Amino acid sequence: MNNELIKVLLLEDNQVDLPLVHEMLSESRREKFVLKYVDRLQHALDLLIKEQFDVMLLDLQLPDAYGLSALIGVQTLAPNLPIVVRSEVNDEQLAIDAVHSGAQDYIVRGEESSPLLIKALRYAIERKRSEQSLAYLAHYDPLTDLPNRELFRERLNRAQERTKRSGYMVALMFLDLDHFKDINDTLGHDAGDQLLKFAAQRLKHCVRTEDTIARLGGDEFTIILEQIEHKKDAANIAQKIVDEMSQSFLLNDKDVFVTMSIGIAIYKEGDQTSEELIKHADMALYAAKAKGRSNYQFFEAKMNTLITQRMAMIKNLKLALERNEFILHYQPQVDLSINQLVGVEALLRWQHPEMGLLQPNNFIPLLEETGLIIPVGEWVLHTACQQCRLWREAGFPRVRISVNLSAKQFRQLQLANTVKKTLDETGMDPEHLHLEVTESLLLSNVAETISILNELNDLGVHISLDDFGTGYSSLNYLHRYPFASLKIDQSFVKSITRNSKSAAIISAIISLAHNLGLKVVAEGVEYHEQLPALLNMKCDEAQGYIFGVPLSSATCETMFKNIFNQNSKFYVRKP
Ligand SMILES: Nc1nc2c(ncn2[C@@H]2O[C@@H]3COP(=O)(O)O[C@H]4[C@@H](O)[C@H](n5cnc6c(=O)[nH]c(N)nc65)O[C@@H]4COP(=O)(O)O[C@H]3[C@H]2O)c(=O)[nH]1
Repeated sequence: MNNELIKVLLLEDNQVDLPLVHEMLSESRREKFVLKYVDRLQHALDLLIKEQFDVMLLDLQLPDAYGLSALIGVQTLAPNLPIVVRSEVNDEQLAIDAVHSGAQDYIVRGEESSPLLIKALRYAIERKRSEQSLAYLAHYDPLTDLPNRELFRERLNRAQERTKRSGYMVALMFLDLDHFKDINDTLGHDAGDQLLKFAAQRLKHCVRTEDTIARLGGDEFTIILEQIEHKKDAANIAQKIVDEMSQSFLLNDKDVFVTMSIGIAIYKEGDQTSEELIKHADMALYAAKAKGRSNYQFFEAKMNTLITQRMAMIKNLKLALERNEFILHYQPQVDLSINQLVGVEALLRWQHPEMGLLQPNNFIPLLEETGLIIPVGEWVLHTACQQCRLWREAGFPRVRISVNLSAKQFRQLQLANTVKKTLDETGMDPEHLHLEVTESLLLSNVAETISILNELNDLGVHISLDDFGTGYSSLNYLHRYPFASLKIDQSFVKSITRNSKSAAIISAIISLAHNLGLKVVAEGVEYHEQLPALLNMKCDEAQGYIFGVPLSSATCETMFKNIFNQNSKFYVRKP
């Protein structure tokens, strides 16, 4: 602040200019008003309302009632304005009054204090600003400038109070960006922050200025809608938000699509405490997520059961590893040119004690959320490697194994060490291990990603880019990463015979990948007609129900025996 111009409102009780004070303030923009004349004081106060001053200097030659009435006037109109009082006389009472009235500093003798006065002015401003920023931080979220949890709670209590007088209802919304974590993981935290700011702006466009939008942390927002007459009013606003959020956001020069889920709880005078209201809105949000996201749900009493089930699911997941409830299924992968089995992909299943065999989409998101994906992922890697080695030892020479690594697993500390340790412990040849990573990894921390991939590559394992086509990456950058193959996502493969555009895209991906020295695997091949098209395009390998669904290790072994013992080619179901 040293060289910054400060705008001082100078109020004096003397018509004679004090050269000292003016000299001191010559660097500053200032307004001067002589306090002796009441109409001028009024003018000064009017100006205070219109203009923003940094500080007021009350320069009193003789402290008297005028001085104090000026102080009180200024305090009333601009309670946040720092005030410095300077007087020619050493008047204890004035000092006390001034301090009680909120003046920040009191300079007793003007003549002695040119630098001191400037210092006092600056100090007063500094102190006020830091007080204000502390007050700001206590109540606002600095990233989005929205009220924080503290202020949200205050406003919610006040809104509930007001319903007593108004008879209206309050709608409390809990909002959360769907898959926000993925944006952070893939585009980086700066893009994540940017997204939160954009989202806050969009929310502001959807509600009235008197409604409160708050950010509780992460991607959790709340909205307090007051003066709600019908539930429908809240529903309309929620729909507007869902629509508004589903428009693309420009992040890192890319159009990124995110959606928002909303839970709503309605408060009618005295029917719930604020804790209950918050809990209900949160449960409704959970229900909206469970309904497939990008929608809103009102709280209903039965939601309690849903939440309880989720908690139970997490509790059970935590125990599942030690209870040996996870199992791997294996899906064949086939070399298309020779129509022979070349490997299997290990796919995780959970044998739930009550719910039976669960597919990964039912529990992998929970594993990710709770961080359990790290130990479970290690178990998958260990089990898959051990199984592959056993199969090879049993005389099934063409078996290699693919294992999925999620973004969280990929970024865990010492991933390469963990893989190395597993290879050593299981006696698995790294050549026979394929690690599948998704292309979303390529969007953030490029240097770190390349370094982790290189460490894995140096171990001798084969790295495959999974679900290609669903993310945002471009083939142009693939040469920077040590991939050995890429898997074209099943959504493209599905429409290969029905949609000429998909066929053209797949064909282009295959030839570009070949130019980069990468093998291509087509995922989700279900129909006979897809095979000639893929062969024509020189796709190297394929995986899908046409060759076999994921099978238990025992069934897989029977299949291997049939194929390898008869030295037959891989069996493809006839149409
Ligand atoms: N409609 C159709 N689907 C087919 C066909 N062929 C294979 N699929 C399914 O497609 C998924 C392929 O695995 P993914 O893309 O790696 O997608 C996997 C993978 O992202 C994740 N996942 C599975 N196991 C693991 C694991 O051990 N670790 C991690 N991190 N993720 C896993 O869960 C996803 C889903 O796994 P699954 O439910 O087993 O679903 C498997 C498989 O059953 C087909 O012809 N048609």
